Amino acid sequence: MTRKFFVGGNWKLNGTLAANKALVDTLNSAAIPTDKVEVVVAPPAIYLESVRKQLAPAMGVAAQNCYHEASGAFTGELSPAMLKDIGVAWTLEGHSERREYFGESSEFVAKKTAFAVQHGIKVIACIGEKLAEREAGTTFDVCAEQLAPLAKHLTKDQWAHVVIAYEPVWAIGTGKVATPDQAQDVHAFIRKWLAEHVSAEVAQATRIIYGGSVNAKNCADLATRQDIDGFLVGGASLKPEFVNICQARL
Ligand SMILES: O=C(CO)COP(=O)(O)O
Repeated sequence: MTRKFFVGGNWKLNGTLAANKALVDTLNSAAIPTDKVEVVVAPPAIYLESVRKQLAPAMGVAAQNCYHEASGAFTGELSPAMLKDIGVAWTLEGHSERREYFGESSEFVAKKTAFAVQHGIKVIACIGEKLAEREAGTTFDVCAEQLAPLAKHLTKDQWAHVVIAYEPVWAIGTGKVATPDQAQDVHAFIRKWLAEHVSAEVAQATRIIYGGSVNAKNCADLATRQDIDGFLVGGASLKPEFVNICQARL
């Protein structure tokens, strides 16, 4: 079974109506074979609807965060039903910036992931170690700790709607991309972890994508590795070179 290559663009807290339109026009007019690569962009919440309306239907749109309640007194939050209402099929959960600046725990991330999937929204669930953790040799332990609540909250079938993004925190926005060997090692570990804690089928089918300083120059090498099924791109997703990254494995 082959896993469809997946490239996500996380726009973070960036964009204007005009800049978004220029970026979407670039994507719409680019030669991106969406039968071979799944492309999903994640604009800030306020722009989700306009980007969804402008982007070619073959490409997806993701929220950057989505809560684990359907409605009610939860100021500042979005629900899966609201995303569905405007035609948005995806959300990110557990990005390291949300873990770091907004105190999100792995348990909370897993609850939100399961709730989104239960309500028909697919999830890019993000994990990854900090520099000190890598230097202490605990990368695999940290990833396993972040994965464990996901395995607890998701049924085996629900994993079909989840993409795992491995994003080492030391590589995010630093220009210090993981080497293909470093990324492949962790991706292989994640796949083995899924085989041992979920099922062999889920391990085989789940896309594990890499994020952290991916750009048009370094993406091709990373894309050759067997357990790297795509990318989650920050800075470069705001530039025309995002198109080249989408074409990394054609
Ligand atoms: O955090 C990221 C994507 O979610 C990666 O960001 P950069 O590509 O800017 O390093």
